[in-house]
Amino acid sequence: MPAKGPSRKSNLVLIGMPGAGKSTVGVVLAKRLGYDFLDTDVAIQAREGRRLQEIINQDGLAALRRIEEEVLLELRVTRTVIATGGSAIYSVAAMESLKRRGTIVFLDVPLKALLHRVKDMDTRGLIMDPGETFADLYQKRLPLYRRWAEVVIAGREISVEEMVSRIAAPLDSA
Ligand SMILES: Nc1ncnc2c1ncn2[C@@H]1O[C@H](COP(=O)(O)OP(=O)(O)OP(=O)(O)O)[C@@H](O)[C@H]1O
Ligand SMILES: O=C(O)C1=C[C@@H](O)[C@@H](O)[C@H](O)C1
Ligand SMILES: [Mg+2]
Repeated sequence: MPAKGPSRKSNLVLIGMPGAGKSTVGVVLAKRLGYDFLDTDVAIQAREGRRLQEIINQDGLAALRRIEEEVLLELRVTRTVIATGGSAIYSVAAMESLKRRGTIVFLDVPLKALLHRVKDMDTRGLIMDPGETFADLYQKRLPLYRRWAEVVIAGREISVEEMVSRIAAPLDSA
């Protein structure tokens, strides 16, 4: 976990499947740590002036992946909790840049819990191939999240507050 005070790795970068809690846990974590908060999905929508699903519907999956990679590569924040999109791990360049600038924290939530949480798959802006199920996405991505994770928070049935505490605890003693 990063040392206290601004440093090249003074950010916390949350990765994980859609529904893992990156946005929800991220904003609470930022407040708990006195950090700024950035949700890259929101940044993409603000930059493009349209929702993620509209980008996919109008320009396709590759367009959203390209835009997401550009947004992630442009980040120059410090002391910020960065909630990435579930598809961030598809860009090696973006993940290498994020890893230079922050500690990568994987919110490892089991598929069953994710399925209970994600009820808007058709409008959430998921980067899924035609015919791909959410379970297929989970199996495909799990090795990628694990590859980039520097910290893994197992999130079976723990609350937002407990996830925040488990991420923040090592920082308190740093
Ligand atoms: N620890 C938790 N326990 C129960 N529900 C949770 C928990 N964390 C998040 N949720 C709920 O799960 C849903 C998805 O959370 P959130 O939007 O933060 O996911 P995400 O990882 O940001 O997804 P995406 O990659 O699609 O942006 C929300 O309804 C949120 O309230
Ligand atoms: O996991 C995904 O493929 C995504 C989930 C969306 O919520 C966004 O985070 C993004 O558009 C892609
Ligand atoms: Mg999110």
